[in-house]
Amino acid sequence: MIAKVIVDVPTNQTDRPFDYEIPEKFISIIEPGMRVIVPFGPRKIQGFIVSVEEQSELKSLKKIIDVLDITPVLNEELINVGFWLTDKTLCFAISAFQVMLPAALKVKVQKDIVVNAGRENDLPEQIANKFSSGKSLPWDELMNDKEDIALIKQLLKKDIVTVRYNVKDRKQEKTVIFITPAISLEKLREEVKKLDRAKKQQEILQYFIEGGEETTVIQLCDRLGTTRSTIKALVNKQLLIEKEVEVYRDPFQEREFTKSNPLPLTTEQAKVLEPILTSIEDKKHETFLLHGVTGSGKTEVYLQAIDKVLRDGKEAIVLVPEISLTPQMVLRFKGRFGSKVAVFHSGLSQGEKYDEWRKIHRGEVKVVVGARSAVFAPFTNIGIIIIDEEHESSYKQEDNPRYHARDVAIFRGDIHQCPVVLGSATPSLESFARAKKGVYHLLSIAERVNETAMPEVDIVDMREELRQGNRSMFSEALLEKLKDRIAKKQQSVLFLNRRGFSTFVMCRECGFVVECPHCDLSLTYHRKSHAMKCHYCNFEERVSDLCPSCESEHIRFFGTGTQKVEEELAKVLPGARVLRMDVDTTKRKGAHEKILQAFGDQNADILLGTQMIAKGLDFPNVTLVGILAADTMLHLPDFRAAEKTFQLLTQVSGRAGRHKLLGEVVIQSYTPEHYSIQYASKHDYLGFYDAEMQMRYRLGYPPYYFVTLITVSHPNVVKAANVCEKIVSYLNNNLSDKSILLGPVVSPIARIKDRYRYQCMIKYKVESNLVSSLREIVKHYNKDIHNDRLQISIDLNPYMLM
Ligand SMILES: Nc1ncnc2c1ncn2[C@@H]1O[C@H](COP(=O)(O)OP(=O)(O)OP(=O)(O)O)[C@@H](O)[C@H]1O
Ligand SMILES: [Zn+2]
Ligand SMILES: [Zn+2]
Repeated sequence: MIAKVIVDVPTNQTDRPFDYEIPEKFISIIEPGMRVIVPFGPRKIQGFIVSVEEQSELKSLKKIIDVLDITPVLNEELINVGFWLTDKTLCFAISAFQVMLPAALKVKVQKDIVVNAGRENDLPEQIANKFSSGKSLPWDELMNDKEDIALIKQLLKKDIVTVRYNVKDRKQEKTVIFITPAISLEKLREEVKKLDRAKKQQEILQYFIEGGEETTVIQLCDRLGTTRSTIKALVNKQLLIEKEVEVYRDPFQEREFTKSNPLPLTTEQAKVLEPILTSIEDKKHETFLLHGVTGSGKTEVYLQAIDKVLRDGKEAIVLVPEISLTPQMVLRFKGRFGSKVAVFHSGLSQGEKYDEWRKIHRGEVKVVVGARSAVFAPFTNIGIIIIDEEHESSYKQEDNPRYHARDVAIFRGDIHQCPVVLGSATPSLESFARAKKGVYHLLSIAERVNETAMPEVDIVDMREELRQGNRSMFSEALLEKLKDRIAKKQQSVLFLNRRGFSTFVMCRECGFVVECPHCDLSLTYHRKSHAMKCHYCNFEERVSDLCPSCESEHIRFFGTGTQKVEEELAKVLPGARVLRMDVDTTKRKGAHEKILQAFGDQNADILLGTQMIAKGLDFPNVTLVGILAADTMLHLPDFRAAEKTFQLLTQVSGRAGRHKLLGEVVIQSYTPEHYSIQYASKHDYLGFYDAEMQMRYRLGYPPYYFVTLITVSHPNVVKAANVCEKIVSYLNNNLSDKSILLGPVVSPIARIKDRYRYQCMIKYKVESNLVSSLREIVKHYNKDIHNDRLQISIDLNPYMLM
């Protein structure tokens, strides 16, 4: 018997299954989807079995060294998903398999160098002492010293030392020690009598004799006021035993969830739920686009669809953007489905993630709520996949494999013949276009629950404010309304868009902007440390007092951070209670939740924050939303800039007046006439859609064209430019005339971490040669990628165009 194995060597040449012989002792246990350790060249590495077969075409095969799993970590379906991913995103199979699993399942291989038996005396003096302990030298330690490396190389050649590979599985089940009687209660009673001088020990035995249940050491100490050593003494006498029991790290364990019951649906909710239920009933795959305005009760529709799925004995996957994976959201699902729910988000530790994954793997939960990667949940009988806020760009992974969760969801939905529901108040242009063409089934909710009106929106022209002499970051109108809400004991949300806009340092005399010396990006000012930082490479520099260019003293930071807004608020609204929510205030575990809890408990008048507060928040007492700078994202070199602006403004506005009280929104802008801002202020998705579609048509962008972005980077600017140019000419010769090639051009961010970046873009409608041509390119440059620090990244559906 042989196994075909995808090995953990992410290179072009190794990106195919390798044949290995299955040793006799493993034949009965080995299955596809298990992780194994195999020899590869001189090394031992991890691999995934993708199939088991009778024989190989090759003659002499190496043997599988070890099997890491008792049950496969990837089921057959996920193995297929993995191969499909490699096709769709041009990634290595190994990367596709690894992305589907929790990080804890990635094996770590540690290397060390050992002295061969009998050769101890042949070690040169300068290195001999390093081998003192156990005659081995950890590889990592060696890597610190170039001279040592050269020396070791010689010793390897002379057979004096060998490199040893130790495989270490990172996964770790958490265990707890339970204490329980080692002998029958009958015998315990006899033993107690013999212990007459050890009162404490007697007490413990008495506890078990009286029917006390098995318990942890800590609990036992607590309960009986005893100590570990007393318990240990009884264990040593073989009267009690320690039992290791596996437990889950459950971040929500201690929490009580108030059970929620299905709400009677509004007419519109019922209308959209029905076709979804039919699809579940008929076991037929269909993709729905649920377009429902903010506050229209989409979540309740999801919950009731899932309810049906669970009653059918099936499983549900719910994806929400990381940023809105708030406790509020989790509560809604845990509240309805209790312990049947597993939760996946980036705040969990590696161990916690592994535990949540195991609950799914073992079939102990039926629903998973999570960010992007939850789309790979190892369920076997999926009844529905839901993607909330489907327009969010965080569903696209910006790293290999560059997959979009929406594509994976639809692929899996087809395999399981179940519905996929894409929900949003502001669907992506691509999805809405597909729905209009009938590829997706469009479902719409036009009214909010309770028919509360959409909030009224006031656009303030900040240029005009400046002309009137108002130099503050708050317009007259916004300030008045904030005061009004405080007086009425209602709450406000202030939103500061930080994406594509930061607090850079500029000289007011000559316009010099301080940039990172490695990345050609403006540095971001950090108030606390009075330093400037690069957000790409972490370069840090103190703010200088004089302009490095003209020596003027008028160099200072521009732009606004939430901290600055907070300080300003304290000046103009003394006494207002402000909660700030941004990356800085939410670093610590649970901080996010605490802030929202405090706001929900009315302990603050104003919630000030970044992107984090744009989505999913549902607070009845919020009647005012202020957007401080609406257009900061409009000027990015990105064809989705207008779409992103519209989505964000609509989502943030949607936080106001969601329940009984009417809401109001103030949008401050320097380009108030822009159509994305105008349509957002009117809550007019369809109007925006039409306008933006015309724009995309004119410029030849998605959804009219598909786009592929190739970025070439190298420390040498000439090399980067050359390679990019050659790629373009190769593509010119190999793609059809109908495809449009843009570039080579310098990337909008011309340099990152001392690597120069060039890019080209392919726009096409149908291009059968595309994937094979791209593979050819990677193959051609394979050597340079390995030996010459060349990087070529290919994104078949780019969301980041910088
Ligand atoms: N049928 C119903 N009856 C009464 N209240 C409802 C009903 N459906 C939903 N709600 C409530 O309406 C509020 C808004 O619903 P929900 O948050 O699901 O809206 P949404 O469509 O997801 O909005 P957004 O896109 O802004 O997140 C919630 O407080 C929810 O509990
Ligand atoms: Zn940098
Ligand atoms: Zn200057």
